Amino acid sequence: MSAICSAQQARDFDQRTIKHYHIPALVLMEHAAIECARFIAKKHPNHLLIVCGSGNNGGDGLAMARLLIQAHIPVDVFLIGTHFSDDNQYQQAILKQMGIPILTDWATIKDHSYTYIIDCLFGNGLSREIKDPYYSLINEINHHASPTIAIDMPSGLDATTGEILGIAIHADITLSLDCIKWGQITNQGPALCGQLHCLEIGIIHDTPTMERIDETNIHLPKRSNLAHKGSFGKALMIGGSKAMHGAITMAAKACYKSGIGTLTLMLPASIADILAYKMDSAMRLIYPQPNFDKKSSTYLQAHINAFDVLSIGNGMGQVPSTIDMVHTALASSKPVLVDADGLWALKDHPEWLHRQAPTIITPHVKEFSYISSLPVSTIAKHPLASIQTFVEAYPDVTLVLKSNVTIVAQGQSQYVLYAPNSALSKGGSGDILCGIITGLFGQSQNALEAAVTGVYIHSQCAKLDVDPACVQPEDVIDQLPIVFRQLRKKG
Ligand SMILES: NC(=O)C1=CN([C@@H]2O[C@H](COP(=O)(O)OP(=O)(O)OC[C@H]3O[C@@H](n4cnc5c(N)ncnc54)[C@H](O)[C@@H]3O)[C@@H](O)[C@H]2O)[C@@H](O)CC1
Ligand SMILES: [K+]
Repeated sequence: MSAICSAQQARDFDQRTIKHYHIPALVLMEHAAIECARFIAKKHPNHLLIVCGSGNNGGDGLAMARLLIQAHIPVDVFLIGTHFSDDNQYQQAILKQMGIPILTDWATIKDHSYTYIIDCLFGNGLSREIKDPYYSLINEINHHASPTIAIDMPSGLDATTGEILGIAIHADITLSLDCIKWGQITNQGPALCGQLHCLEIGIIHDTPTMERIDETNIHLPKRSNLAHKGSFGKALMIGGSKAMHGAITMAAKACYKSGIGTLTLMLPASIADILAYKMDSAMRLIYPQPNFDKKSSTYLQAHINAFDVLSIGNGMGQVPSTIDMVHTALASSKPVLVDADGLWALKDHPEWLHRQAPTIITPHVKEFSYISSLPVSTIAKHPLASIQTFVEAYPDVTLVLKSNVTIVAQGQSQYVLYAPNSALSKGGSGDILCGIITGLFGQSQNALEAAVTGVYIHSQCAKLDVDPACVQPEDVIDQLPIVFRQLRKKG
């Protein structure tokens, strides 16, 4: 499990490890250098160039050079800068004592071919726009034929925002120290980091941070063989319209395949037969009009108490009846998941989310802007700050903010799924996710667990050994039994 931190959070953990737990900074630097050197040595390099700056990122590079040279790997060490940090000077002194040359004239090395150039110019301490001579150096490294491994951050990439501060290293591999930095997985980060690896270097994490979602923090609801269908929840999924029957179908199939006990679909009459044809396993609560209309919320109210968990929104359309029905669902005492057009319905009424029963919302960025009143550009550029504003206003709501980086947040319990996959960049993916989470939610009644586990299962189901362009939503649903079995075996 990896923590995901802003630049400041990562610095705070470093400083607390040093000052409160009394682990000296040089010990952490040595630990970082050992881990990086081990990773690089496994690639059997013939000749390395380590480019070091004036701070502790440069210090890591100098220490790593020493370890690699001791392992008989040829290394050229290049150093640039003024105002060297204490630990950087310490590492320079060791190299001098060992007789290892430190090069300062780029012209003497720029035409050499290296197995890798190791970028230790700037890490988490980058604080301003890159100017010359660093600008020209980064430009030269980017145009050099040798591939690049960035230590902690590709130099020039802001560790919190993922924005390029003037110019940045285009790394083939990034070895992130201690934690994943937000800037590595947002905005320009993924394009500049290349393959991203996180190396443990002994920094102590004693306060909660965002956690990366992986197999260690998901929970499949338990399934006793002695249980009956009532033990696994009675779900009502409300959705569909004449123009959109596919969305509720995909959500329903995913829900059923995720273990729900019984599933009922509240549908307008115009699509009820289509759903019956497509799905034997779901019961139907048929609203006796071709489409939902102003009386459908009364109809929902009359039946709502028969169910343990509700989902609402898939394929309903952005029409007044959707607003009324979302209001009825959220005014009830039932756990509710709001998705798709149901989120649009909250545009003018986010206050409906203040309720006693558990609530999950699954917006993408545009839908989140409806609810949070933040512009899409602000959410995309500052997801952390946007989420923080939301969780402070709605601490009991479980938010699943869907994107190539999906965030699950309930108050200060915050998780990140970083598994970008264009196979999921398709209509229907969100409906499937809604179905999986509703299925899990109905079984466990635990909104946060259901959301974290659901987004992980969804991403695992999309890891198919086919071209991502050709993946159909049905292919993802078909993977559910396989992924559940794998996770259950491991769990
Ligand atoms: N004790 C710690 O905090 C540890 C830090 N480690 C390493 O130290 C790094 C952070 O070290 P630092 O805080 O010294 O920061 P950096 O080494 O990232 O860079 C900071 C230095 O660059 C200068 N600088 C910042 N932006 C600049 C710009 N645009 N143009 C020119 N100069 C600029 C700063 O004034 C400072 O001198 C981490 O990324 C990691 O690699 C590791 O050694 C593990 C332990
Ligand atoms: K770097």
